[in-house]
Amino acid sequence: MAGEAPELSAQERAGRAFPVSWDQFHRDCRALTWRLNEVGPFHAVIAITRGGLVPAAIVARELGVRVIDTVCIASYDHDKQGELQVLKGISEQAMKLGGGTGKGLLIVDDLVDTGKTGRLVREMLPDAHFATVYAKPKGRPLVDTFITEVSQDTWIFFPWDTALSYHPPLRDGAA
Ligand SMILES: O=P(O)(O)OC[C@H]1O[C@H](OP(=O)(O)OP(=O)(O)O)[C@H](O)[C@@H]1O
Ligand SMILES: O=c1[nH]c(=O)c2nc[nH]c2[nH]1
Ligand SMILES: [Mg+2]
Repeated sequence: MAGEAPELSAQERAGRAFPVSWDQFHRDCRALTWRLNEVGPFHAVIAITRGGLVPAAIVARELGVRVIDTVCIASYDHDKQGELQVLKGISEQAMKLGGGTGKGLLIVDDLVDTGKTGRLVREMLPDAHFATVYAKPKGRPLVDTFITEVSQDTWIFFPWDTALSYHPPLRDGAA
């Protein structure tokens, strides 16, 4: 309707930007693995797709875990969160490895923000260990192990979602 302010996306509401390079992400995943190594061993890694796939690959490689499963959840359409949809659940085989409750399983995601995604997966695997690379305050209580906390009003830009581009000089009004 005319005159109505357009709804702001989560990214626009965030205000602050936290861009992460591939190098930085790899280092942060390795740091996460150092911590997880003290908690394991784990029978399998469960990646929350799609964002959890990259950290899950790095963490599984470092921990020597070769059984990797996915739980496929869609919520953000680019940067607006809608209803959570489970597109694919955890496999029967992985469920069995976790004794039905997730014991000895490691859930990996790139971040927790509101915590909605993490909460849903925790309900599926209440005894699993939940690790993310980054955490915002609202989602933080859900995570067992993470590396870096950023403020709730920060939007994290991951390397697989971004590309190098020209940035105008500060004197020309660049932020
Ligand atoms: O704590 P929450 O507020 O639930 O947000 C965190 C989730 O949001 C992002 O996934 P997204 O739904 O954007 O899908 P993607 O992993 O396929 O990019 C991110 O990878 C987490 O899974
Ligand atoms: O790329 C992303 N950055 C974020 O900060 C975020 N929060 C939820 N979903 C997100 N995706
Ligand atoms: Mg995700």
